[in-house]
Amino acid sequence: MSVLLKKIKINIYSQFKRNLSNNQYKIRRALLYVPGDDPKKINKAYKLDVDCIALDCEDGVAANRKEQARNTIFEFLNNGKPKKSREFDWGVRINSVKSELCQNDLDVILTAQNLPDTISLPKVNDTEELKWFSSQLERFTALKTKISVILFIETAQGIMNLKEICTTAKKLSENRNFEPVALVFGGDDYLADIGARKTDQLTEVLYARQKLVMMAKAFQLQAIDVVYIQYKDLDGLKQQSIEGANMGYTGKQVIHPDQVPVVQEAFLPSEKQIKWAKDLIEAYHKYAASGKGAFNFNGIMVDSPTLKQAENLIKFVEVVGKDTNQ
Ligand SMILES: CC(=O)SCCNC(=O)CCNC(=O)[C@H](O)C(C)(C)COP(=O)(O)OP(=O)(O)OC[C@H]1O[C@@H](n2cnc3c(N)ncnc32)[C@H](O)[C@@H]1OP(=O)(O)O
Ligand SMILES: O=CC(=O)O
Ligand SMILES: [Mg+2]
Repeated sequence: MSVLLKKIKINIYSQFKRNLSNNQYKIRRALLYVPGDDPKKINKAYKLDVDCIALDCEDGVAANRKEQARNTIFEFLNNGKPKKSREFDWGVRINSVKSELCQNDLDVILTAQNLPDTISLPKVNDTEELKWFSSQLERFTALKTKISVILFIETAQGIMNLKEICTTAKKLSENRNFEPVALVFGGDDYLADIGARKTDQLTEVLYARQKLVMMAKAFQLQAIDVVYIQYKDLDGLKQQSIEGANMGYTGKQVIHPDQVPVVQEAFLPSEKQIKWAKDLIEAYHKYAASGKGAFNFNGIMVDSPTLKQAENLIKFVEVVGKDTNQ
């Protein structure tokens, strides 16, 4: 970690802690899918320096291997969360409510000796699905503390009903044993659902991609961006990751180990951006003390919204620094 980054950490740590909604906050820059029926890939994922792993029962697993995936994940859960040099999110992606596989998945996953940190619930269409899912969770007495849930929005219905879904998730979580922590934009399923044709610029999903990030922020949830399936093209991945970060996303779905460092790096602000933010915050407070709300900062007008943008950037650096020792 650079000297500059260390200084920032010390300066803003206490202020930042107060701003966190809870101490369970985890970074999820890269969310790596690992097919649940493939022990070799699971063991490989356990050795990677990755923020977030989703052992997959859903689309990464063939229809005739669902049971195999559940049972393999069950065994890995029973063996306990692997020790890594830093904290990471140990999750499972179950099948959607509509698939009719969801209940079987929960029956196996939530009766393991060790529960995952997070359940990913794909293809959430409406609040009825969420109510059904949360009532299912009530059956598992082993759920003594709230389990984190990542909601996947990847259909036209899901995008249309997004505000109600988030409102209901927050409301249900007041009395039920789960906590919504993030929204994922399932761009590939969404494309298929609306019958769009994929372009490199993703203009065909722009509205949904922006709506999801806006709604996530309105409900204090993390926003996790589309998957980049051309997994051998790391330059394209970097470009799309930076684009997502610029839109306000805090992470991205990944499918291959080579994608992990590229994505995790792309979601970190650069040293230049960190210095800009730090200098701006210092200048803002200096000018504010002398009675100026708006001022010239290296040729641009700065006032309160720019200050908030700089603070956002520093807060993000702080969380990453705390969780990854970077
Ligand atoms: C739209 C969605 O829902 S996306 C989520 C669903 N899809 C998925 O989960 C796909 C996950 N990814 C994969 O299955 C694979 O990466 C594929 C099929 C894309 C490519 O697989 P491979 O041809 O085996 O990749 P490759 O040979 O480059 O793999 C290199 C190494 O990484 C391992 N690996 C590949 N993908 C993963 C992964 N997702 N997690 C952990 N390890 C992996 C391979 O086992 C191999 O290990 P080894 O070197 O010890 O033998
Ligand atoms: O699940 C992810 C997607 O893009 O679909
Ligand atoms: Mg999907």
